[in-house]
Amino acid sequence: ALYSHPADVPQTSYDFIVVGAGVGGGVVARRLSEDPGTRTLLIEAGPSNEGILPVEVPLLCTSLSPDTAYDWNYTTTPQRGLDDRVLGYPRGRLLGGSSSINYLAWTRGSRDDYDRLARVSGDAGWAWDALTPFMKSIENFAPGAVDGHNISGQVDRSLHGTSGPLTISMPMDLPTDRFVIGTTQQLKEFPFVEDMNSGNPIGIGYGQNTIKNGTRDSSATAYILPALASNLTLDVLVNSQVLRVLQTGSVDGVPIFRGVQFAASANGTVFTINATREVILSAGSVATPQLLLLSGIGNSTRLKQTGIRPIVNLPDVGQNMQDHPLLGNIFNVHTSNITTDDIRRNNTVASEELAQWQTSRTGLLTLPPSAQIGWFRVPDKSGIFAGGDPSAGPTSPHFEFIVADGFAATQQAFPSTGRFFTLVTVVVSPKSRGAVTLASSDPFANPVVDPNFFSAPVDIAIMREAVKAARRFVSAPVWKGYIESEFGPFGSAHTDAEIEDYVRNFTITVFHPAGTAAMAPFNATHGVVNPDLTVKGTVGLRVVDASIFPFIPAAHTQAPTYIIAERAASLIRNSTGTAPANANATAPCEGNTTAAVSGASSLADSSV
Ligand SMILES: Cc1cc2nc3c(=O)[nH]c(=O)nc-3n(C[C@H](O)[C@H](O)[C@H](O)COP(=O)(O)OP(=O)(O)OC[C@H]3O[C@@H](n4cnc5c(N)ncnc54)[C@H](O)[C@@H]3O)c2cc1C
Repeated sequence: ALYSHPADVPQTSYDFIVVGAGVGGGVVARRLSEDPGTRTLLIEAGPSNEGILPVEVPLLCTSLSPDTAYDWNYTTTPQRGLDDRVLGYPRGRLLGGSSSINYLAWTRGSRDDYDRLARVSGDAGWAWDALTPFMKSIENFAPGAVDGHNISGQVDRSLHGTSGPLTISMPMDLPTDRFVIGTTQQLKEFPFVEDMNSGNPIGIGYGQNTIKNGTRDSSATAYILPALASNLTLDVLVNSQVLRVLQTGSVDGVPIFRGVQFAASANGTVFTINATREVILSAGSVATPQLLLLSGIGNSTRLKQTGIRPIVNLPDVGQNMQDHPLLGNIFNVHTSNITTDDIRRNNTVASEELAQWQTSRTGLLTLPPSAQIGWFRVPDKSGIFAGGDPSAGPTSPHFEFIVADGFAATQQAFPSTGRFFTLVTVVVSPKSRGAVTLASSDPFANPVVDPNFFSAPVDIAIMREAVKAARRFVSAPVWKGYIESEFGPFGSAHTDAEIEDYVRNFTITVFHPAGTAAMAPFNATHGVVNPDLTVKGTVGLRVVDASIFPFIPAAHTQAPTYIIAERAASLIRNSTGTAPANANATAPCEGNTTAAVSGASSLADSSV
């Protein structure tokens, strides 16, 4: 059942306690609950996702953060690489986690991203081919687009699953589609990619999105709520923040962490509950390292300085933070078509669109923020990779284009007149590394979040090349008569120095923190989790969320997190003997030993 106060939880212990009902936690809790006889408790700090209109309406996603009731409302430290600006740093705080507030793009990443994960972790089970069954087990690929247009040639449906919990669909046609696709026919530099989820995303093509019948699909709507409706082994507790995990004993001197402390608020009663098998941390890339540190797992010296008794010395907890920097390059356009600008500006248009969405789940509000996405590499001959190429390999892009039919830049005021087109550029294989650290031992105090954008010079060089590529993209003849001019500061940035200045002044985050509890081989002294996602130096504790990636995938991070979570669930079910012989299980399972891969290397030497 779904409970909304800690005192209502009906049992004093569960087999599994999962902390955080986002992507990682939603998937794992659902899959574990498919085993009859296994009791799982999923604890979420935020409220239920149900009945919140902007959570349901795809295009309203941009109103869900920053600074709302469904956001943790973190901010970053002043970012030196961004001229000391402080950024809002949204993370979902409700059932479904960030998948309930995100921008819905479904991108798996490249073959090389996963093959590198297998290489650096020493576990061949993380390679692209080995993960393909898990990728498909997630997806219920919709047979048609939201507006019913013919999607043949826009996606390769044979690459996708059609009976998983999460619906993936193609968006409605837009007038700008013909310019984007026309460019791929006119400029060789920007090839068309039929399906960016094939393992080789290089090129530009139609976006795929977590939208079901014109409505957001998330780990809450696809995994958690259906599990609650259909089986008796899952309990979900919302409005309850986990404060720390607790040591409950030790085996051969190794501490066991099977206790969980939680409360409804900073002044509320503190409750404790134990797992008989495992505690699984899925609080996301900011809160998971925060919880590990609060629990005495981290850099012992720094923990003592913060007033926390160290239990496991794991210096990499919270380190190795990676994110994708994003920049909205805006163009003034000449069009009589309604764009998303009209919905933002004109209440009549907005009301009409909302009425259409409410009656038929159609219209512009079914759109994700982006219709097409492009993934590109900076040529080797550019000379920017003298210090090493940070990408995972030739199928991994260095930068991304996000095509937005309207004004898509939060760092500039939205003009009261005019229509716009935005070609967002994103560095997707960054070399910069930041950190999440504790500000205090108070679990209700936000941690210190420092993505450290552009601390590696190659990242700003990639963004500079991406901005130049954006200009070349709209120079294709097909755009003539549509693009009128470059808008605002973008239009004045021409020399390399001017572009760099513009980049530092206007770049923000694309909301993809990863890597703060990074996976490393079983015998490695670096890293935070083992290849089976157990926390090093502990018993009974795992991490399943975006923090486990040693390298951020060159992709929007929800699909990669769903993918690792599906395999994690399989590893957990096997390691505890609860799977796989039951009729309810719809996910693939594998043996309980992780497969070794030769030549496993450290984080430092595996980037090239
Ligand atoms: C605004 C925004 C837009 C995005 N757009 C996209 C996109 O278009 N496509 C894409 O692929 N990705 C996108 N992402 C990223 C994607 O949503 C995340 O990568 C993904 O959700 C990560 O999953 P996770 O399990 O690591 O964490 P989350 O999904 O963030 O889940 C963590 C959960 O843990 C809960 N929690 C945290 N601390 C505690 C605690 N102490 N006690 C109890 N519960 C706790 C949180 O409330 C949350 O529910 C976006 C993210 C944001 C914020």
